[in-house]
Amino acid sequence: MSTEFSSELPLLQANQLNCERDDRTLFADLSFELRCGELVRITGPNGSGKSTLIRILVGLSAGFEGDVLFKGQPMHRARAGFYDGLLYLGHQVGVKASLTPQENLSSIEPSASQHAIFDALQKVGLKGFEDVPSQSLSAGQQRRVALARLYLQSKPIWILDEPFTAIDQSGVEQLEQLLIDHSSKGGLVILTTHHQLSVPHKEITLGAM
Ligand SMILES: Nc1ncnc2c1ncn2[C@@H]1O[C@H](COP(=O)(O)OP(=O)(O)OP(=O)(O)O)[C@@H](O)[C@H]1O
Repeated sequence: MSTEFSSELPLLQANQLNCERDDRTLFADLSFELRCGELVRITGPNGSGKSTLIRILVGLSAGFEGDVLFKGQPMHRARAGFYDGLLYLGHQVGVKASLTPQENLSSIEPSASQHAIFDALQKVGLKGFEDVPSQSLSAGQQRRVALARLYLQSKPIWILDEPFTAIDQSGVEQLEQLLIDHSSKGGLVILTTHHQLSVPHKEITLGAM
């Protein structure tokens, strides 16, 4: 893990975020500080704004008031450094149906070796499915293709929107362990999930307003 991310400064800060969609307040005056080594679950009922908050943090949504800071700098000045350290997995699996798992990962992670890709696919339980068109994989297997990226990159900040969707019990346990390992090595993990984590973590709770 990069020593650049080991200071006591918060890695990510949200200051007084206000967000409305369709004249409905999703969250107001929402502030938090997230540091290296934390595992953070954003929780709340359906429609409370979890994915919206994630999209704001990763810079995919501009529809909000307030500030997001990276290492104490306003995001608009720090975005390049933030993206350099970010692995973001969105709500959709982002797997191209016509490509095989191996081809999908090669296109998303062009610097990864074929050996590393096969190794990552094996780790997520897709040994033997490397060359199968992804459209013929199950929903859980497609999610696993996306999750294989966690084994391919050494980015310190993981932001994951519903990573447990369609994953079976053994996959859930493996992913929880991976998240714990990453944060214990100094990484910051932020995720949304309706799954109750069985490992120690911090929570940001959104509610119906
Ligand atoms: N671009 C948009 N335009 C209008 N409304 C939006 C937009 N994006 C989200 N919303 C609304 O904002 C609310 C919050 O959506 P969001 O996807 O953030 O919720 P969530 O907490 O992630 O929900 P879930 O648990 O169901 O995944 C929803 O009512 C949704 O319809």
